[in-house]
Amino acid sequence: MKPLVIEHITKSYGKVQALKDVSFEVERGELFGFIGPDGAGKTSLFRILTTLIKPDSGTATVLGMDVIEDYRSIRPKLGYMPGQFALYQDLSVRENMNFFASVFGTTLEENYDLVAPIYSQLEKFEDRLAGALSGGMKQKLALSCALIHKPELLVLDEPTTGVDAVSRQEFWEMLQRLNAEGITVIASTPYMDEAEQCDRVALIDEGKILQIDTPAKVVQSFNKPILAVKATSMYWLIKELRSYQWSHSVQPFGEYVHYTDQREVPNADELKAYLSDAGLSGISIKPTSPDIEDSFIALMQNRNIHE
Ligand SMILES: Nc1ncnc2c1ncn2[C@@H]1O[C@H](COP(=O)(O)OP(=O)(O)OP(=O)(O)O)[C@@H](O)[C@H]1O
Repeated sequence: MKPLVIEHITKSYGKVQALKDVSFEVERGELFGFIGPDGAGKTSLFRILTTLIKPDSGTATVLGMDVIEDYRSIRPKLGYMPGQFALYQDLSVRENMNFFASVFGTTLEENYDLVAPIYSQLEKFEDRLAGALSGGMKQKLALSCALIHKPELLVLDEPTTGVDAVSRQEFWEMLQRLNAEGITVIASTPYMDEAEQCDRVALIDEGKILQIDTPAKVVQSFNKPILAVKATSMYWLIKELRSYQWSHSVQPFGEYVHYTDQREVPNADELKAYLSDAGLSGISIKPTSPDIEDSFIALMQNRNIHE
């Protein structure tokens, strides 16, 4: 039995179509990532599969049970960490843990082994109010609370949003450890660089799944050569690259701009001469390999062209 089977789910709020015919499956023991920008539909989807809202159409089966018919049986088997408001800010760390444990008829002591690697880092702050914890600590407490009843499936909605880069990495390491212990994990994130932490990822935008694959295969699907271009003025560089006769895509990436050409092979010397003639200085052009963000942007652009 697959822990998650989603078939043709749609969901609208008035005129806003949050999910458009979404289908996918998650395998037992997978660490599955849902990646997409704000408003892509991640939270709506996660609320459906955690039985908090109903889809307009389509079916969702969680741990072999239907999200509408069997919601009462599903809930005790899920660990859900919502994007926001996961904790009671005016309760202490310990009180939050005790509260979530009691909701599921268990105690911290009973399942201490499972949460220990995470919760042990919080124990010295046990009496501190949750509202007074740092962003990373709050997320660790929320994860401990979501785990306290030994769920079979862990559903985490943007667990690393608002968390610094070091804590984000540490958080994913925790998820990988839990995953290695046999818990199936599905987590959403707006950060593309987190894709490589997952076994498979679904890229979602404007309520539609654009691709589902391993992070490596998503990157491989980008098959155009990329030039990383730099110049003193980023603004003029982007403007000139967009006006270049062979320009296919122009995307800022940190201090560089990723450029692809309409031709099969771009001509770096010709491009350099063009930018120089346009008055740009400090020009550097080098070939670079695509990453998942290149693939995602290309998929989004492709969809916009076809819609
Ligand atoms: N209760 C609601 N009423 C009206 N529109 C809503 C509601 N909830 C979500 N939406 C809209 O549905 C779309 C999808 O939102 P959703 O929260 O599912 O996406 P998301 O990927 O989780 O983004 P975010 O990270 O910003 O929450 C957005 O356009 C959002 O404005």
